[in-house]
Amino acid sequence: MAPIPTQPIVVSGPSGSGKSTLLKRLLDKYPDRFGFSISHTTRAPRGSEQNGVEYHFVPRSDFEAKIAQGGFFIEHAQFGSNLYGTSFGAVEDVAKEGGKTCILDIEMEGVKQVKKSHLDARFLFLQPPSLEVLEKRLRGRGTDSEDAVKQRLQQAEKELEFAKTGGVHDQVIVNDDLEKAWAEFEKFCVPEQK
Ligand SMILES: Nc1ncnc2c1ncn2[C@@H]1O[C@H](COP(=O)(O)OP(=O)(O)OP(=O)(O)O)[C@@H](O)[C@H]1O
Repeated sequence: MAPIPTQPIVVSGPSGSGKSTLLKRLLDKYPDRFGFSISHTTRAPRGSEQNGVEYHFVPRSDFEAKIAQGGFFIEHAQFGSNLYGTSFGAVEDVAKEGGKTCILDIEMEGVKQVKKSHLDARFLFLQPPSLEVLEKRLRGRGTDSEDAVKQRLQQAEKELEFAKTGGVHDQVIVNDDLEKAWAEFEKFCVPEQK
């Protein structure tokens, strides 16, 4: 049997486009084949979180030194008052230790940074059928405040515009009918799947 390709897969798309829904299905069906990298963060561990399990917890000075050094992070961003980043090493660990394909579930700015890096990844964009449908789904999910929904919709417009740039994504999947989107998603992630 041919070896499983372990080229990382970058999944992006506006909030509410269905990334979590499809990724959960993928991980449930192929638990030994895909994995997520462990990110670095400057935020403090919560509850039972352990260093090297949920995150690599590092002091801000270390994080900033790694950015300055260059070649350590594939992408990094600030959320609230904390820094978060994906390192090359963390992605390699998924392939090395688990023999798995690493999935990066990241937002637009992260995608731009990965594109500039030397990571040889495949890029998949999940697109909602329309902004109106996206709004309904975000409200239907019931996890976001009115302000958060508005912010997400504004950000979605930017993401959709960026996704139109030629050559950014290897595939764009419109998540209209979930079963149809899943079939396309599975085919992209598991190319030998008939
Ligand atoms: N094809 C679909 N048809 C109808 N509803 C859908 C479809 N795909 C996803 N949904 C629903 O839309 C909502 C948003 O999906 P989901 O939470 O997976 O988005 P997301 O891209 O992971 O968002 P975030 O980036 O905020 O985590 C969920 O309530 C989900 O059940």
